[in-house]
Amino acid sequence: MRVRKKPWAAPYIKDHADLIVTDPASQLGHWQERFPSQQPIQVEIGIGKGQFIIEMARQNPEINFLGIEIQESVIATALRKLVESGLTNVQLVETDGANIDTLFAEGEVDKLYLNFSDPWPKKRHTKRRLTAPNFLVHYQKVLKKAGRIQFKTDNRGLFEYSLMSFNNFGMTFEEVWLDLHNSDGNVGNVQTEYEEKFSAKGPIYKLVAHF
Ligand SMILES: C[S@@+](CC[C@H](N)C(=O)[O-])C[C@H]1O[C@@H](n2cnc3c(N)ncnc32)[C@H](O)[C@@H]1O
Repeated sequence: MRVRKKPWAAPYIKDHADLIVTDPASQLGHWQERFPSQQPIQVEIGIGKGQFIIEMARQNPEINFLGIEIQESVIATALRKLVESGLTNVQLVETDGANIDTLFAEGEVDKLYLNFSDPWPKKRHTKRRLTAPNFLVHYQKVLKKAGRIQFKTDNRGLFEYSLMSFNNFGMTFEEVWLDLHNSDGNVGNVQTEYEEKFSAKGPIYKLVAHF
C-alpha cells in the first residue's frame, strides 16, 4: 500500500517527538522510559492509520503498546489519532518492521500483532511477507518465551502461506479461525481499518501462535 506524501506529516511528527520515535535504534533497552508506567510491551507491525492499536490501548491500560509503521504519511495520520485520544500507553515508531531485532532486547516483547499485512502475492517477493521465516527469526528473538503472535487477514493466500510458514518454523497454534466474524473467536475482537473495509467482501482469517 503506497500513499501520497502529506506535506504536513514531517513537521507534525517533529512536533510530537514525545509520542513518536524516528530513530528507534537509540531506544534499545529504554522503551519503558517512554511510558509513565513500566508494563508489558505489545507491538503491532504495520499499524496503518492506527485504529487497532489505539483502541487496544484504550481497552488495556495495563499494557504499553508500540506501533511500528514504515510509511511517514500513514503513521502521521495514526499520530493525529493518538494525540486526540490523550492515551499515554501508546508510542509510535516510524521504521521498517524488518529491523525489529535491532529495536528490542531478547524477550522484551510480550505479544506481537500483524494485521492485514501486505500480501506480496508474487513468489519472488515472498521474503517481504511479514510472516516469512526471515521475519519469524527476528520475532522469536524479541518475543518473551511463549509470547504470542496474533495475525489477521482477509487474504486467503497469505493466510495459507502463513499457516505453512509458522508450522514449518515449528510454532504451536493456539487459535485458528477461518471466518472470524462468524465464530466464537469474534468475542472482544478489535477491528482494524482494513478489517472494517473488507469484511463485507469475504471471511476474515485469524491465528494466534507461539514459538
Ligand atoms: C494493508 S495495510 C494494513 C493496515 C492496518 N494494519 C489495518 O489492518 O488496517 C499494511 C500496512 O503495513 C505497513 N507495512 C508494510 N510493511 C511494513 C514493514 N516492513 N514495516 C512496517 N510497516 C509495514 C504498510 O505501510 C501499511 O500501512
